Amino acid sequence: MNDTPLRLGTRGSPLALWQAHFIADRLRPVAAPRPVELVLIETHGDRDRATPLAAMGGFGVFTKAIQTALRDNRADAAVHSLKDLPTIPEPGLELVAVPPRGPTGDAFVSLKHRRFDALPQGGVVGTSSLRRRAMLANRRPDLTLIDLRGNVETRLRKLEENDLDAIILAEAGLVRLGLADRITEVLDATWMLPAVGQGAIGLECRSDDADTIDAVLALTDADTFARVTAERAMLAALGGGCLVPIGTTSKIDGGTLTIRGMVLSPDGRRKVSATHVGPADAPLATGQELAAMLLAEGAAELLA
Ligand SMILES: NCc1[nH]cc(CCC(=O)O)c1CC(=O)O
Repeated sequence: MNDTPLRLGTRGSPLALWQAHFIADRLRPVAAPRPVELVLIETHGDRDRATPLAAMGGFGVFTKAIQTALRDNRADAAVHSLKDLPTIPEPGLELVAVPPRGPTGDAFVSLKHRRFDALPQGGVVGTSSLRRRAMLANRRPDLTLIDLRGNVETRLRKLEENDLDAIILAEAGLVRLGLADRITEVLDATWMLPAVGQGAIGLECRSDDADTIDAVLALTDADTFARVTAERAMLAALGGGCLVPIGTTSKIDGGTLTIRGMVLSPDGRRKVSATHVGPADAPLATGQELAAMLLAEGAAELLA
C-alpha cells in the first residue's frame, strides 16, 4: 500500500494557500493512507511584482515553476488557479481534475461609487488584466485605466492609498479570502466576460503517476470539467494565452453546453462575439467550433 506523502505544489500567496488547503481537505479522505502535504513554490510572477503582467511575456508566470517541481518530483500534484494555466500541452503532465467551480465573475470594488455605471466621466480604474482593460474601455472609453499589480490584499490597499475611483478583481478571490463584503458590484457578464477558467481550480499531475491521478480524480466535477474544457479549447484555437483580451461565459443545462466567447482589440474599440451550443459530452469540439466562428467574424485581426 502506498503511504508516501502526497505533496501539493502551490504558490504561497494567501489566495493560493486558501485554494491549496481547500484541495488538501478534500483530498485527505480519498488519498488515505497517504498524508497530504503542501509544498510552497515561488513562481516568476511572485518574484517580480512590479512589471506589468502583460510585459512579462505571459505564458505561465504563475504556473511554470510549479510544473517544474512536479517534473522534478518535488511535488505530486499542482494546485493552479485554472485561469493562470496556459493551454499549451506540457509533456509528461496532465490536467486531471477541476473541482466544482467557484464564483466566475469580475467584481467592481469602489469606496466612492455604488455602481460601475455611476463612475464619473474620466474616472480612474485600476486593473492588471488586458482583458478587463479592453472590456472596460469598450464600455466606457472615457475612463482612465491604470495598471495595478500585486495580490488581492495589495490591490485593495492601493485602491485606498492611490485614491482610485475603483478596481476590478476576480469575485472568486475575494469570496475565498473572506472579503466578499468589499465587493461593490459583480459586473454583468454580458459585457465583462470572465477569463477562460476563472473561478476554477485546476489539479495537474504527472501522467505516469497512477496512484496520485486516482486520488485527484475523485475531486473533479464533470460539468465544471466540460465547461473549462470547452473554454480552454476556444482559447487554444484562438492562439491566446491568459493575457489576451478574450472572455467567455459557459453553462450546462441537462446534456447541453452553451458557450459564448468575445475577443476585443487591446484598446477596446473593436470586438467580436459569438455563441455556440453543443453536446455536453463533446466540449472540445464545441470550443473549437466557437473559435472558428470568432475567427470568421474577424477575431484574428484583433489578436494580431
Ligand atoms: N491572475 C491572478 C489571479 N489568478 C486567479 C485569481 C482569482 C481566482 C480566479 O479568478 O479563479 C487571480 C486574482 C484576480 O484576477 O483578481
